[in-house]
Amino acid sequence: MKLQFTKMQGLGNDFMVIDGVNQQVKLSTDTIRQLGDRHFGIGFDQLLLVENSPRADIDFSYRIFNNDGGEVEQCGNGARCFARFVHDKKLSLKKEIAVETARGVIYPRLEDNGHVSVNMGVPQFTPKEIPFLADAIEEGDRVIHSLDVDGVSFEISVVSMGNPHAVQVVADVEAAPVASIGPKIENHPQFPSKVNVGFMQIISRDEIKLRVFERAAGETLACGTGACAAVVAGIRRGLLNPRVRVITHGGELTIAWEGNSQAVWMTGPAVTVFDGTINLQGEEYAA
Ligand SMILES: N[C@@H](CCC[C@H](N)C(=O)O)C(=O)O
Repeated sequence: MKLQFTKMQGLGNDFMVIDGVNQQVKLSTDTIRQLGDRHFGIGFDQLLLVENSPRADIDFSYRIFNNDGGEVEQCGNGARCFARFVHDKKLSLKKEIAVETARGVIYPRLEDNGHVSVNMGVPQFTPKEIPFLADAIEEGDRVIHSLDVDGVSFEISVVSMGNPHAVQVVADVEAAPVASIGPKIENHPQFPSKVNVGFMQIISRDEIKLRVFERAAGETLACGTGACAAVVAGIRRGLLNPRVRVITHGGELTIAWEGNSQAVWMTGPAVTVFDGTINLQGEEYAA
């Protein structure tokens, strides 16, 4: 059976986007892993599934799978591509939509310059929300936690943007131990659901450089929720202004946060690469 999909990217963070409104889609973990393989499949960091929402006040449901097949709660660069996809495929004529994820509702909006802005919701900091197993003396929504990795102490901030993030400030992002320490923090026992790991270099109060070792996907060219988490962490540490330019290996994003219970806003590009059709066997099908 044939499954139609669209390959998209936001700052080089790339996605296989599937219309689950007009196709009946059922994909196993193994199939997603095979499709995500860059040599034997289509290749992507995340697979995004667009579905109808059962709620009358919500336009769509948004499901996200890392390229290891695991379903996750949130994806920021994907949210911009999601909005571009539903507009270009005429699934919605609205410029602003309400989209339900596994951890709350986000509101993407198409801008006149082709960029997409997304209200990403209110960040959470309590260890239970992340989830993060903080030491007894570190209870509460502290701004900085000490994390022991192989006997070395790392000063991290923990932020939930729906999905979990640990953010470390580094002097030089290009020299940061992304490949070596990233997976150790990702799999650290104090993060029972694992974690996305951001390495942030402060350029000025209005600009940062960021690399993210994504949970399950490894280092990507950019991570939207990672950018939100890093800016929020930097603002809480008193290092950044409320509106920040985030420079990644894949391009630039603008992140804005006014603090406390305000939502985080993310603005950046969302690009269609190509449309495709793939034949699937067995119980994985599109009808
Ligand atoms: N690339 C994403 C985040 C995707 C999910 C993440 N790897 C996780 O496991 O939480 C983004 O742009 O936010």
